[in-house]
Amino acid sequence: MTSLKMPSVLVESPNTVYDGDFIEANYRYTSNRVTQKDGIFQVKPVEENIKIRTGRKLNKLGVMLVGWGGNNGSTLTAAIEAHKHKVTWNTKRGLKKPDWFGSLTQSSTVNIGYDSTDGSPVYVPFKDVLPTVDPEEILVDGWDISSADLNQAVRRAAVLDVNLQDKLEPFLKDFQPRPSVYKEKFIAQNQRERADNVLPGSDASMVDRLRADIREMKRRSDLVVVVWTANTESLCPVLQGVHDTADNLLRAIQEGHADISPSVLFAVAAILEKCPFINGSPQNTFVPGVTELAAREGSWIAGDDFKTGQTRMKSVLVDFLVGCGIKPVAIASYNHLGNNDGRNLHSKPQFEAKRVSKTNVIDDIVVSNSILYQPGEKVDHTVVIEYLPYLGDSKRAMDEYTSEIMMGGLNTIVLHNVCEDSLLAAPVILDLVVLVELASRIAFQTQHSSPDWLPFTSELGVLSYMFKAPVVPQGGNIVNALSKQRACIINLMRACIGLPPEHHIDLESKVHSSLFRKP
Ligand SMILES: NC(=O)c1ccc[n+]([C@@H]2O[C@H](COP(=O)([O-])OP(=O)(O)OC[C@H]3O[C@@H](n4cnc5c(N)ncnc54)[C@H](O)[C@@H]3O)[C@@H](O)[C@H]2O)c1
Ligand SMILES: O=P([O-])([O-])O[C@H]1[C@@H](O)[C@H](O)[C@@H](O)[C@H](O)[C@@H]1O
Repeated sequence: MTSLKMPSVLVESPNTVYDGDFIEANYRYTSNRVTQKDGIFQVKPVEENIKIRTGRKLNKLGVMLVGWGGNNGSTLTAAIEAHKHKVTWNTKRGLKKPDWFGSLTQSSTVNIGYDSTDGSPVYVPFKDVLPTVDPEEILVDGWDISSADLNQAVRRAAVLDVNLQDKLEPFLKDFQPRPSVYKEKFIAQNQRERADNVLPGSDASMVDRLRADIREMKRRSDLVVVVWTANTESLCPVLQGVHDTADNLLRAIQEGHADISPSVLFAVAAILEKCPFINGSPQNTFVPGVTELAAREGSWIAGDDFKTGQTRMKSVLVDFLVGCGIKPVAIASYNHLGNNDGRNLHSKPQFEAKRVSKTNVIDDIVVSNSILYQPGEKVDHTVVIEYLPYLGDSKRAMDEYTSEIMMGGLNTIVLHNVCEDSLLAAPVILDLVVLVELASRIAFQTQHSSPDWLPFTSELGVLSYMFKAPVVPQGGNIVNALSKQRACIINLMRACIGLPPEHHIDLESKVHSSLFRKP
């Protein structure tokens, strides 16, 4: 653990105590219980006084990337090293220095109130609301079925400016991905030529090897987070007696059952080592046996499929339209790109996993408005991804949103987005590991749980913002709208320091009263 830092945001309230190793907040959690009777919604506000405790000492964070040598893995590693070594590089647009644009934790701000002298809103960096890990302090390691070192991987990815690649070479060339699990059945055949760094042996022996790798990393860090950023796998069949319970899954691994995917083996290894496991791809790694194992071992899991570009925009735009009372009826989303991810997704079974996670992202938004949509009504929605090698990592996303507006009118919005896929994904991966580390230091005490402190559930639904298909505990509500997902994280962080949720009412600017008058 690192030493204590003075908080950048210090709340002066009897409900917020900075006590040695912890920030402890007394918090009034409010909600409403609704019953429908005879066409009337009866709403009963409920509240509970809870305590929230946040550890102030940061963990030395180790991140192990599965697919380290891929475009995402190598770009993230390069960005961390560029920050660590304060690398600058020349481009046709002038001298550049490292930044984390696109990262919620590093490049966004949070309103914490109004200035006591002139009443203007005060924003602080997101990362300063609570103590969070500095990306420069993160240790990166990982596995890849390709033996390329990280210098070669960055050059192969061709995402970063070549001058930056040259400057980073001394810092990257000694990063060597560990051999990994390769099963042809799960990723596209077109990946075969890349697989020159694979583990031999049975599933059980490979899990032992992965656990040994993780333990080695644990010796260098306090908390190891394992992130799947390897190729999208095909969806695995969920078989009774194999994937359905934790015990059956562990037995199936011992017996070498053919339908256990590499990502499941990694998830099991991480869970057994009590390390958080993040699934950045769309396949169903979190079969019931994995989620049960995580709950049993008290390990955290989060997923599925990083929400970075076209889908992130969709979870804003559809929420915006439906929130305005406009009815999206047909959405066509095309994508073409030429990176190795696109090459893998060119294969049907892998694309199918991606199609599902990219399509379901509007479901909860549609269901939320019974004026616009009848029960069970769907939006016509198509998702297409094409592989165009020449374009490399430069992703092109084209979307057409057709909506019904007043009195039989139609409103069509067309979007065209061009950007490097991995420069959108790398900051999202950074946010995930920073927030998982923060989540590991937060615990709750309710009147019912006292004196025990309860951690988050093993499915970290609080990280939904970063995923196309958020995994939540069974029976939990899935939220896809980006604004709600962001509000959830920010209001939770505010709660940790004893501040109420951000309500944006700002009565001071709306009511003429001495009570609300600006100071
Ligand atoms: N870039 C984005 O915006 C984005 C968004 C959402 C999800 N994703 C997902 O993230 C993943 C990675 O994307 P990428 O662009 O880095 O892809 P990539 O193909 O460049 O990298 C994947 C890496 O994983 C390696 N790999 C494959 N199977 C492996 C295994 N079993 N063990 C270890 N390594 C293995 C490959 O050799 C490759 O180096 C993909 O599944 C993609 O769908 C990407
Ligand atoms: O976040 P998003 O842009 O919807 O989704 C993108 C990623 O999921 C992906 O791996 C990629 O290769 C795509 O083509 C797609 O566009």
